[in-house]
Amino acid sequence: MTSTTTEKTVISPAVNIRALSKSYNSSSLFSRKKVPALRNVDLEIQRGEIVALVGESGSGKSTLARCLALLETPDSGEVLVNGQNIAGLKGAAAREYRSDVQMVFQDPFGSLNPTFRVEHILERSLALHQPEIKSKRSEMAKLVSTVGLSPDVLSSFPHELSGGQRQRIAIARVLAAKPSVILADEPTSMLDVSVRIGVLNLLHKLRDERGIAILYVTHDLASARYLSDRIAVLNEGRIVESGESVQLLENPRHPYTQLLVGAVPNPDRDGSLDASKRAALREQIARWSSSSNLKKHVIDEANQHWVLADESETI
Ligand SMILES: Nc1ncnc2c1ncn2[C@@H]1O[C@H](COP(=O)(O)OP(=O)(O)OP(=O)(O)O)[C@@H](O)[C@H]1O
Repeated sequence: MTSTTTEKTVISPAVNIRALSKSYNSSSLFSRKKVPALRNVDLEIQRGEIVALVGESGSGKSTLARCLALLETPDSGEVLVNGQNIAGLKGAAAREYRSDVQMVFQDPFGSLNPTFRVEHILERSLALHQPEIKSKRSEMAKLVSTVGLSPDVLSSFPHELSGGQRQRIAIARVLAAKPSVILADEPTSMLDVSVRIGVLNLLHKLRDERGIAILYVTHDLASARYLSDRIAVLNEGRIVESGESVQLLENPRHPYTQLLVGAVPNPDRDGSLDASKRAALREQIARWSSSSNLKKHVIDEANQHWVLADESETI
């Protein structure tokens, strides 16, 4: 007799944050008040999903990433990563967790030791996270090729590389740990506009090819729209709205999200550019939009220009 019961395998989310709260002591000499940075935050990231955490400066984005990276201890709440509760992880268990959940920082200039060549930086990471690998040299070549660089960079010092190349090396170092989750805290905000899109495409590729779950921390809504599957909006430590990226940005329901979306320069809406420039931009956008290679657009908030991303760009 065959069983008619269908067995379901329940796969836990990559990241499951429940009712997370964190406050800091006030830095004022005259006050013992606690400054709440996160208030009762719930957030899930599925395996192989990219979630952007957006919000203004001081909304608590980095605190959330730092709690996930075991750099801060929450006051209350729970964080489960691939089903494991991370509270109280110590010693070997904490080291194993830190291999699996890696951070990419904002500053590619400060995150690589300037006194070592790239090969040394990657070799150390491989020795730490994958000591079983015999041929480190060929593994390093594979890592740099995965992040879109030639093996020549292995003999360079970080200061000989551009900001975009350095951020790619920082990502290669992260990959040496074979993580299942990457916490990317404003990974492109210090890079030139022209190279930002390449780094975003690289993160996208890592999700597609390796199923890595990514928390993308940013204040830039356009790049959140470009990269992420879902967006969670953080305001004063609370998630006020979350949902599928394009839908959320095109139809923001919470007044704070509406405010954020309204603050992005839009040449059609706010008259921030003169009429002839606006018409030229609209024409350009229409032309590029009809190209099959074009996926989405990215707005460079600083320069109030439309920067259009071509999917065929080398990543
Ligand atoms: N180490 C700390 N000590 C005291 N207060 C802190 C500390 N770290 C963060 N805060 C406070 O917690 C709140 C959230 O800060 P957090 O850095 O997480 O915000 P953010 O959204 O990442 O900001 P930004 O985009 O500027 O990095 C802010 O009020 C900040 O001043």
